[in-house]
Amino acid sequence: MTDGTATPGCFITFEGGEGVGKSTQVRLLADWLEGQGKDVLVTREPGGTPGAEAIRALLLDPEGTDWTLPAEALLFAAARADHVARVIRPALARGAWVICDRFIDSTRAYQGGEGALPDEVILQLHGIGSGGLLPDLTVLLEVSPEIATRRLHQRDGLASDRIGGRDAAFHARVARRFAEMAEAEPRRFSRVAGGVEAETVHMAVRACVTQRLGARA
Ligand SMILES: Nc1ncnc2c1ncn2[C@@H]1O[C@H](COP(=O)(O)OP(=O)(O)O)[C@@H](O)[C@H]1O
Ligand SMILES: Cc1cn([C@H]2C[C@H](O)[C@@H](COP(=O)(O)OP(=O)(O)O)O2)c(=O)[nH]c1=O
Repeated sequence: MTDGTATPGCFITFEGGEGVGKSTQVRLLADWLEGQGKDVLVTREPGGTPGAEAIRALLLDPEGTDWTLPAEALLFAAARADHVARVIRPALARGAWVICDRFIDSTRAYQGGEGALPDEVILQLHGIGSGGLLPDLTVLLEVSPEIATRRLHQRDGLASDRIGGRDAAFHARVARRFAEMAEAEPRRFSRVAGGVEAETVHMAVRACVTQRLGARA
């Protein structure tokens, strides 16, 4: 991890819009690493602790409160602070491979960017809440909006959560924001095309892990 605190573990996050295949690839990568005898912890955001799961319900319930943007960003940061302190840091300290489905870059993409909160503000909140913890590797999965919509339809029917249900322009802006972040931080991000068969995507993810975290993988 990269917040100045060296630990023996490895921290990998998966990012991207809804339906790009993050949860599927998290599972495939965890299975592969566990097959090599590694201590692997799989987790997700918002969530990962009872407190953070309670905040997840507050944020995503389609019938829930329509939070203001700063309130929404603070709630994501609060959930993350609990998750980092109680689950992620202890696992990294014992030398585990932590694989997290969404992390700080989701806040930067969904609550930040043009017309939303400045990136510096979101990173400041992350500094206060989670000591600025950043992953060793962030895999950004990218698919066309058409493929993502088709997959979400197959997975969820017509249901969507309070943020997933926002309009196509919002999701296009989120995808652009992820791409910009990956371009700005090429040492941490790997962009992987997710529009092909899951096993083919997995082989590309494995190649990133081996290339980036080589000695440890
Ligand atoms: N590469 C793929 N090709 C076809 N379908 C996929 C692929 N990856 C995931 N899916 C399916 O698409 C849906 C969304 O995938 P999921 O992993 O839940 O995405 P995310 O976590 O990014 O929302 C699921 O029903 C999943 O089984
Ligand atoms: C972690 C995080 C998620 N989100 C949003 C993205 C998703 O719409 C929702 C999480 O839902 P989730 O079910 O995890 O996403 P997916 O459909 O990709 O599997 O919360 C933010 O807006 N900011 C954040 O910091």
